[in-house]
Amino acid sequence: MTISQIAFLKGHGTENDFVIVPDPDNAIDLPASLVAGLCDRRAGIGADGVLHVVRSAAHPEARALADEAEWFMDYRNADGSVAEMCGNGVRVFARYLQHVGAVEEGDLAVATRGGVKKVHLAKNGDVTVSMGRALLPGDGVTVTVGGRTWDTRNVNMGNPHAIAFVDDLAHAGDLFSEPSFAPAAVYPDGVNIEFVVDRGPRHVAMRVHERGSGETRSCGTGACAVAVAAARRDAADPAETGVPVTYTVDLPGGTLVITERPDGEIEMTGAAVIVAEGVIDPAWLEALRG
Ligand SMILES: N[C@@H](CCC[C@H](N)C(=O)O)C(=O)O
Repeated sequence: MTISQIAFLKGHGTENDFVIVPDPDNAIDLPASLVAGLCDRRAGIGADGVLHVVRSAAHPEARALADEAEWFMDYRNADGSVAEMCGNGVRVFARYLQHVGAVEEGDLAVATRGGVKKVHLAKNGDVTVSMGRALLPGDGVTVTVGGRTWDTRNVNMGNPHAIAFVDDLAHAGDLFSEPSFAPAAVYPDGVNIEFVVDRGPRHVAMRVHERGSGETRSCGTGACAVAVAAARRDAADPAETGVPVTYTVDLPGGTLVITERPDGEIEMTGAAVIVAEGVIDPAWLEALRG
């Protein structure tokens, strides 16, 4: 494909925003430098990440899933790094497929590096994704910001999260840079760090510093990890009681509702919006490719 043909869309899920690059045949080379250029908020289009939309059958990482899910979400962080999963991304990905008429309201499956995710596009505009189970792989790290240090809970939603329950979200500071954590060896590939306060019964608020993207206004996998961490802290485990547990999670960019079912499946619901579409200027793209 010639570079002059590269189209994009812009979308967000609770203000976790993405440049969407439709590429059904996996014909576009997307090196990290190009992803970072697209996500640059001053010199590029600006986003927390890129959703590269590829047919599963056309992508080496998803070919084996092609019978289960026609489309593969090749997700990249704003710095160009590859991540296993993006919860808001998969909801926006589904909204994009609906926007272009590839799917209709109702249920669909999307292949991701974290496996096939079932998504439901509701009539009211909400998008629900079944995120799979959370893993709680042992002790977390300590996280330090501005002279305060917290123990964290380690929750894996396909990607890693370190969750600190704090007294005040302002204690997370400006989050311009990654909070320090120790021991670093717990997360050799980096970690997403969430700061959480209580808002009421089964209702929390959070801020997040995302691996590869910095502070974002929402993180879907982060909200799921936080809901599970809060439930265990609150001695609520649906596997033991047989009763689903739902947490409302407020983020700077909106609210996500997270339900953990007795079989461990976690469902996340929230808005997902397409806001613009266009064509990337070929000269700018060529300069970026070097
Ligand atoms: N914003 C995403 C998470 C994106 C991946 C993350 N930064 C990582 O590197 O693990 C979400 O909504 O889940």
